[in-house]
Amino acid sequence: MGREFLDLVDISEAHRIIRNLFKEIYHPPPIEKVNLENAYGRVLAQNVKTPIDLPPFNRASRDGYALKAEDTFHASEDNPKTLKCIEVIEAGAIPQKRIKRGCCSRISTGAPIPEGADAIVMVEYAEEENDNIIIYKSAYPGQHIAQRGLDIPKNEIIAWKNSILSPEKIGAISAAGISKVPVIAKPKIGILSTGNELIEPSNDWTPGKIFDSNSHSIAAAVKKCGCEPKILGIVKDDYTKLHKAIQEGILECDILITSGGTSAGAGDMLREVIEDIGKVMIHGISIKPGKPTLIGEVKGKLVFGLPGFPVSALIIFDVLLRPYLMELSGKPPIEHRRVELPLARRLHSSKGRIHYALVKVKNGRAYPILKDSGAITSLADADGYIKIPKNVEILEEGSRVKVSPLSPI
Ligand SMILES: Nc1nc2c(c(=O)[nH]1)N[C@H]1C(S)=C(S)[C@@H](COP(=O)(O)OP(=O)(O)OC[C@H]3O[C@@H](n4cnc5c(N)ncnc54)[C@H](O)[C@@H]3O)O[C@H]1N2
Ligand code: MOO
Repeated sequence: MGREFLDLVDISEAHRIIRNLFKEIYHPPPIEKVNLENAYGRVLAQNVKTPIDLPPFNRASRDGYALKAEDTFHASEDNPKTLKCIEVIEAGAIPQKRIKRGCCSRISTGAPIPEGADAIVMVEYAEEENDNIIIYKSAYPGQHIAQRGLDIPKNEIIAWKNSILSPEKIGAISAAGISKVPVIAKPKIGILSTGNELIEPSNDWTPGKIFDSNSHSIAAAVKKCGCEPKILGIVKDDYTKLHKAIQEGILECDILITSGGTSAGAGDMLREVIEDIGKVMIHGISIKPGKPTLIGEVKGKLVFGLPGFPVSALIIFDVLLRPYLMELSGKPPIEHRRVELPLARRLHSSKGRIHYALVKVKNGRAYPILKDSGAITSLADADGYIKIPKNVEILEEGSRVKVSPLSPI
């Protein structure tokens, strides 16, 4: 006789157990340092302060002439002022000469302002005549000079803990001379597919076999959560092989996700293996799909046994794993993106279980997708799913439903 799921827990209890397990096992999240070229999209684990003033010195923000503003007062096309050019200062150079009354230095954008100068007149408003510079426009003190620390002074925070490293933040951090940043380490998620019928996707189909789609769909979903997937391959429905694969997988990963073998079939032995090497916390949840989902602990790490049906596996991932994986990797939650729409067709549900039904959104209405959990194309077609409470058997056409986007980007 196959095993029956005697201890179905409801979804809120499952969430409570999972939330507590994540808190116990994976808190606080480990931190690692990454080079700036690998920092994009990562979550900052600590505030980053600038060790220097930005800009680090008073610098020219225009190509022109560094001078004393008072030497240009009342200058105009009709009343030009003539100054003596004493130096040419390129970006990256150190000015050698001090600006005195009646003098100026030619300066490039980004070059340090020489001592004694308090303004820049742009080249457009001046003319060179041998060593003399004719100035046609009056300048005010501070004109076209970016003062040291004006952008941000030394020791101020330039990027905040828990923020996602965007191109702009990476720009500010590198401007401060910082080459490595502390980020939340990406949780490593092992992925195992179980089943004698499974083969790797390729051009060679063998009768009776199925291409393993769960490994790849789950790996992509894991990436979207900011975690690092590690596909561990296909394991046969064989106690010894599954035992070995789980033992090895759990060693090199923070969390292990399996698919298949959760149900009551002859080859379904996930529960037996987990019971022997760890502890089964949940086996059976009153939801559809995903009733035979198994959650266990092995060597202080979590094992999620998703049902084999591709639709069930991904929906359960989205409902039960995604929120916690995102929290673990520091990604901001995305629950609020649900949209309320009218249902385009009447929909029957299964009484006694919360039902997650796939829908396609067209012309502002939610169309139920009426394929079974084995039909992977129903997922590829779906825009999201709706959650039907366990005491509801029929949802009439036109009822307002909340569509959760499936694994949104
Ligand atoms: N007698 C019963 N049979 C079943 C029950 C039940 O309560 N009593 N529950 C059904 C439900 S609901 C589900 S969900 C499935 C879950 O079963 P398993 O987790 O044991 O999954 P498998 O039997 O191994 O596979 C189910 C189905 O999915 C295909 N599959 C599996 N892995 C992959 C993969 N990596 N890529 C693509 N497709 C995969 C597999 O070939 C099967 O067709 O059990 C029901 N049965
Ligand atoms: O629980 Mo199964 O996942 O209904 O298809």
